[in-house]
Amino acid sequence: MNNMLEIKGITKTYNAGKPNQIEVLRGIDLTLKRGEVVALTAPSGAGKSTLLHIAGLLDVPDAGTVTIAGQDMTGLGDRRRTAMRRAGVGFIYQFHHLLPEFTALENVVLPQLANAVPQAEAEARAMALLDKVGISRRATHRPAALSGGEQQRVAFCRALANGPGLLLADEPTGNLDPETSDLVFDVLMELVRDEGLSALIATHNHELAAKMDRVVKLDMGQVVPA
Ligand SMILES: Nc1ncnc2c1ncn2[C@@H]1O[C@H](COP(=O)(O)OP(=O)(O)OP(=O)(O)O)[C@@H](O)[C@H]1O
Repeated sequence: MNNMLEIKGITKTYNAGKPNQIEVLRGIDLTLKRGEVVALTAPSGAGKSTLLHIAGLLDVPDAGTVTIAGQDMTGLGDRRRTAMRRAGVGFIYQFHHLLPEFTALENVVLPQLANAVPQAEAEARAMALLDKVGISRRATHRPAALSGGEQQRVAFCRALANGPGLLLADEPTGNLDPETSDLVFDVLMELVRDEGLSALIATHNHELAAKMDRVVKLDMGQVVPA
């Protein structure tokens, strides 16, 4: 089992059967090998976020299969799908979505507690991750006291808190100024390589895409030559 993610024949239509229906994904096949880091590029509206949400078990396709670490995720009930996602998939959004009332450390601890990791162990893992991205000294600060780049680094740690094998990221540095974006992106790549993750990272930035192993291009709901 050499593949971390296998997507086969994925289709998705919003508002199916209605006059304003939108056929977003039209038969997507995509495979990520273990340890492979792949850039996903697409024009706006091509279905990139929809595909990432389906791959990350946040949404279900109309047809096709998603296999993660050799396990077929097709047809799982909501509860089981959530459990599989919590344990096996890390997701990073363009906007950090950190919980504002909790500190940086707590934001990285909480998903582990939801995954039944003991508190002390969760805190140790959270501190180690914050240290790796260079912000352990801000561990007790709330998100509002952190810069955009720092907030996003905390979000990276949160995504990796439960040690997933697969990381999915939807324009993870798209909200930052170009200089900060480059710096924070390098931190992310280091983290991904360090943790030995497979990652599918959506970006509009061709320089960032070039830092990854391979580029997959999506257009009009299909994979097209990059
Ligand atoms: N819940 C929904 N209901 C109806 N249409 C939707 C829904 N979610 C997305 N769409 C539509 O599906 C298409 C693809 O959306 P998606 O967010 O996957 O694109 P994207 O490639 O990520 O775009 P962007 O780069 O602009 O974020 C768009 O036309 C969008 O308007």
